[in-house]
Amino acid sequence: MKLTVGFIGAGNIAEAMISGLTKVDQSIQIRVTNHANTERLQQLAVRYNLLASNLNELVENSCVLIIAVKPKNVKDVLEQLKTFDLGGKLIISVAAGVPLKLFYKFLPGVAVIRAMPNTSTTVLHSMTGLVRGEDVTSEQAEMSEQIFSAVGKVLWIPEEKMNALTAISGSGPAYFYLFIESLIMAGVQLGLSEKEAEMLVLETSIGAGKMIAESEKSPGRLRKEVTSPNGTTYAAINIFMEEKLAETVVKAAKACALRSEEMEGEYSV
Ligand SMILES: NC(=O)C1=CN([C@@H]2O[C@H](COP(=O)(O)OP(=O)(O)OC[C@H]3O[C@@H](n4cnc5c(N)ncnc54)[C@H](OP(=O)(O)O)[C@@H]3O)[C@@H](O)[C@H]2O)C=CC1
Ligand SMILES: O=C(O)[C@@H]1CCC=N1
Repeated sequence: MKLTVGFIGAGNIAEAMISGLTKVDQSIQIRVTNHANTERLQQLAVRYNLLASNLNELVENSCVLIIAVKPKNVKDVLEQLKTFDLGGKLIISVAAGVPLKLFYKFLPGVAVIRAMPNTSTTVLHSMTGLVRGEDVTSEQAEMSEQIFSAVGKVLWIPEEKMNALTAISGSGPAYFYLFIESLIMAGVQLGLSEKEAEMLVLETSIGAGKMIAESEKSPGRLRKEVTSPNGTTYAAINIFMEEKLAETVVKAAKACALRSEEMEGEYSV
């Protein structure tokens, strides 16, 4: 049976998922709708050869509905979905900080999965956390795994771990990008051109990522192999230690998890 997926919301994460999915599985039929920006819908439709839809047409023709709107807009979408017969359909929400209980409140008995992918779905390297709602069948759970494992790796977790997962892998790509931006800035301050600094930093990040992925060694061991005693790397690492980089990273991730928890409070009713 052909997998039919409808994206409600056509922003960053919807496009990241669509661009990944259309790279690997041409057989999935994807529809997309948004709130008001028809130009954006047409752009996506042309770019990925999709069907730009209205909500009615999308719901009727999709077995999986992916809610990809900002958390504050989820209730509006659920209000609208209340008017449809959703029997047999699977809802997947990627909205950060929106708990399953909000879905049950608006759509009692609905099959819903809470997902937290990241934008690396685009390059098929997302790390996606999935929380299975009460009324999800095994077939629907497999279907969601099929969708997200096509664009990266999947980890099933209980809902209590969703805030932690969001703080690590959902928001995580932005932390790495910030580090990369900072290293490019450092290169320029050291006398490299912007273009040179960018090339050096980007290739170094790709290389380090591949080492992490492909070598058997831990990140700590790989770091030690670069760091000669009293050498150049050592001078830099000492500054990171003195400036408490590890503590800063932990503090930032905790702030992210806390915000996700606060949002769960805001969006649970
Ligand atoms: N960006 C990321 O890295 C990640 C985001 N998420 C989650 O994904 C969700 C979307 O984030 P992101 O893609 O960045 O946000 P964007 O602002 O880029 O996109 C939001 C989309 O929602 C649409 N929208 C708003 N209200 C409605 C509505 N009532 N009906 C239909 N569509 C509507 C907007 O349409 P219009 O433009 O017409 O207003 C827009 O297309 C958030 O809940 C976020 O927490 C999860 C993981 C990662
Ligand atoms: O910043 C946010 O709220 C969303 C959720 C995870 C990544 N971006």
